[in-house]
Amino acid sequence: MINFHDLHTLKSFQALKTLPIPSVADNFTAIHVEEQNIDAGGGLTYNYSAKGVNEELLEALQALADEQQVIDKYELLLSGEMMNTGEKRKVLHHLTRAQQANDVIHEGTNLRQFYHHEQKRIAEFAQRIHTGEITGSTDKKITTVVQVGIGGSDLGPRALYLALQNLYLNKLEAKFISNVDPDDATAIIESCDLERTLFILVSKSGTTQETLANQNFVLQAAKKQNILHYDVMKHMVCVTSQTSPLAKDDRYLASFFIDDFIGGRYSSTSAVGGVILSLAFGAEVFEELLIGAAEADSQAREQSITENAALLDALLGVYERNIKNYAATAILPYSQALSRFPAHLQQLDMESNGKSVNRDGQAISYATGPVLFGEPGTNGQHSFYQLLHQGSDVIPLQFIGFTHSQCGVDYDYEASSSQKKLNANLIAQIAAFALGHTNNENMNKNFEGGRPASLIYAQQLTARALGALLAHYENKVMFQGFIWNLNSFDQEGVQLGKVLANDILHGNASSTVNQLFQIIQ
Ligand SMILES: O=P(O)(O)OC[C@H]1O[C@H](O)[C@H](O)[C@@H](O)[C@@H]1O
Repeated sequence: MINFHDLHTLKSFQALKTLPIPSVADNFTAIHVEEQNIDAGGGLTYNYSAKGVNEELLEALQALADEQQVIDKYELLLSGEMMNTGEKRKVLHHLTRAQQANDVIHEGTNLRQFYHHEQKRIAEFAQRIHTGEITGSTDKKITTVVQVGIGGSDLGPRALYLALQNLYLNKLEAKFISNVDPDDATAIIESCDLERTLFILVSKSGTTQETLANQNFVLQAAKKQNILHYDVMKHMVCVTSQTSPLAKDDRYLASFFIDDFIGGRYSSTSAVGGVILSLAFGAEVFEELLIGAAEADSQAREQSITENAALLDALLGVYERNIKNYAATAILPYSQALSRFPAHLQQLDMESNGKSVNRDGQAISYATGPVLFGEPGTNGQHSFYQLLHQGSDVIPLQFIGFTHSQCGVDYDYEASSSQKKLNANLIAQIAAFALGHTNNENMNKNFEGGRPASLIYAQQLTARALGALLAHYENKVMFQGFIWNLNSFDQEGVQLGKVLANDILHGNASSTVNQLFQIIQ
């Protein structure tokens, strides 16, 4: 029997509130750092030595995970139970990367096989583009691919492409159009040789205004170029759900499908990320990413919180949010390749857990998802770290780092290489945040310390490690949703603005709203 309870009703949560709060500096100085390592799958390790924890707290967090039946809920989700209560849907993104998992049958269709089948079709299609069997409409080989989509149909795939483009041979260069700002589409289209470009129109719903406007933008801009024998629809493939209006459009060169059980922000391992990544790097690189994600998913099934990185990360996040009242958290990858990863996690986390009602739609009285932001190190250090070190709010920090760079090119300067400097900075920051530095004479130079940080690290940012990193965060967000008793899989909060924008465009807005619109006309 699985129960769904609001956080404040749990005995284990009440017990957690009465515990003395352990010091970050005490944990950091008392332990052997490696004792607080957890295997996170895909060659990743999660280290929590710069978090304020002790044995007593870990026991209390374990009790919370057990009482809230977090792992049982994950198993329920994997089995195909309807966990998206708002939209009455299953939640099946794990199935896109778990070919050994149980079958989930929906209305006679084996969905595991369906996702696998689409993946195979994508691999075949990518191969035919790479070999030149499929060319553009003027018989030229395709060299560039442009994804047109927004939100989950852009952020994850874009972050993953940027993360891997240094390491793997780019079979095709990839670009992205997302914003409805005409300057976005114009700049990308003008940078492409249209005869050698393939567009991927990605919209799960097939109804997103920005994406349909951008598709039209591409069609119009291509027409304007007046290229002899050029047919833009022979340069366009579609990724959508089978029930969307786009699914019925047979003008596309090819169509690949997902379904309503894959949420946009969880869709990077489905056809939404699969088409562009397989075209850019080859299907085998995308497969490596899926393997890494599947490894992290299976680590996340461990009941013990000291063997389950995503679960401990989630619990520490809840502790920092609900007991220590920290309202934000920063994602700090010490890897330029992860430059757009914080932007992807912003959608993943804030769209999933930015909620004020529980999974049954009843108001809740406790804090939920934090504000997320981040930039790659060391750029962030020369920007917003001042506030992180000495600001009036404590912001828990999530560091990500790698032993080796991706390109392998490096030079010594003042007796150390750039990679070594990068990682020395990473570790220096963790220590500075944890330990602080006392200066009683000049209080502007005083660092209080006690600012908690975690570190996820691996040898190198490979496709496998990246897949595990992606899945780690997906699972962390899912676990936090379970602990807060939220539905982390719908996003009604984005609807109101869409409706109002349509009202404005159709002249149906109120007088004040219209006056405001006129200011910018
Ligand atoms: O893929 P689409 O259906 O076009 O949706 C694109 C995006 O738009 C919506 O407004 C949601 O906020 C996102 O969760 C979604 O990823």
